[in-house]
Amino acid sequence: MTPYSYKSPVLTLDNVSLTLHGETILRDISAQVLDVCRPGLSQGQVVGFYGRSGMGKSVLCRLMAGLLAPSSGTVLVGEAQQPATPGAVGFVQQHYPLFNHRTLLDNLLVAAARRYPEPAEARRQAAEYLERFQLTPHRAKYPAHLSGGQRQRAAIAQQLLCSDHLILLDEPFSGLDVAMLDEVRKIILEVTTLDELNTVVIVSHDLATTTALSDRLWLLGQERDAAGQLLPGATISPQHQYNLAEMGLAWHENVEAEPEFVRFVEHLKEEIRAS
Ligand SMILES: Nc1ncnc2c1ncn2[C@@H]1O[C@H](COP(=O)(O)OP(=O)(O)OP(=O)(O)O)[C@@H](O)[C@H]1O
Repeated sequence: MTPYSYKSPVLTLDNVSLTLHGETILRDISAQVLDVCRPGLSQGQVVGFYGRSGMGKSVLCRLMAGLLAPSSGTVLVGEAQQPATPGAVGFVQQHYPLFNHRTLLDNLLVAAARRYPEPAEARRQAAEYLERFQLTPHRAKYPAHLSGGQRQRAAIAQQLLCSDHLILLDEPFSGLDVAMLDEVRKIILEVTTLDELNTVVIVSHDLATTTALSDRLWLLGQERDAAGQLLPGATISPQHQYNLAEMGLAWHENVEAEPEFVRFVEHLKEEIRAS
């Protein structure tokens, strides 16, 4: 196992609750992502939030992206641990929205210009990301003429270009065929190796894939009171926070084939069924 240590926080959810139209959607959620340091390796990390359908994953993404304010509690992002505001975190939404009337290159240039005011530098960065994500041959195409995989790579590149190391992926695995799923997994892992400060946050209902890629995992679920009644809103119970790196289950080649991994995913499924 690669030795690692943790440094300062890059994402903090502190007692976050959200009520929408009188309905408690999220209740007292606390979770913290710390910058991970692996000596001699330039490698960031992947962290995962799993939740069943309707559990509040999209709402949680919007909170972390600063697009929604919590009813109580705080969401702090980045090395400076500032309250989340729109644009502070790279947010790759489901279905990968891009500007449809702009070419792929223009989409990336618009993103790059937000972070690199010097136009020549913005062009250099956009070109570098096109190359890195194998999109250079498609740079003059409009989004409607890209394949699903190309759109996803473009959306991730776009968010990486304009954000600072923290990138949030809402349901990155839904609706993908097997080949695409492999490609997306590769991209996620590649993003973490681009820079040791890069942290990819996956929010998904694909338990096995999210677990396989993650260093840390949190399960969103509902708790019951002493009388067995379901409490309103989803939360993260203390026993549903997993440090997969410590457990020896952080991503490595063929982790999914290992008996410990298979047993762990079965255990997670039982926990989810029971909640
Ligand atoms: N703007 C809103 N107003 C009121 N309720 C909302 C609003 N947005 C979401 N909800 C409710 O919040 C809950 C969580 O929704 P959310 O879309 O976050 O779930 P999810 O876990 O992403 O689900 P899925 O996996 O099915 O996409 C649902 O009960 C939903 O009806």
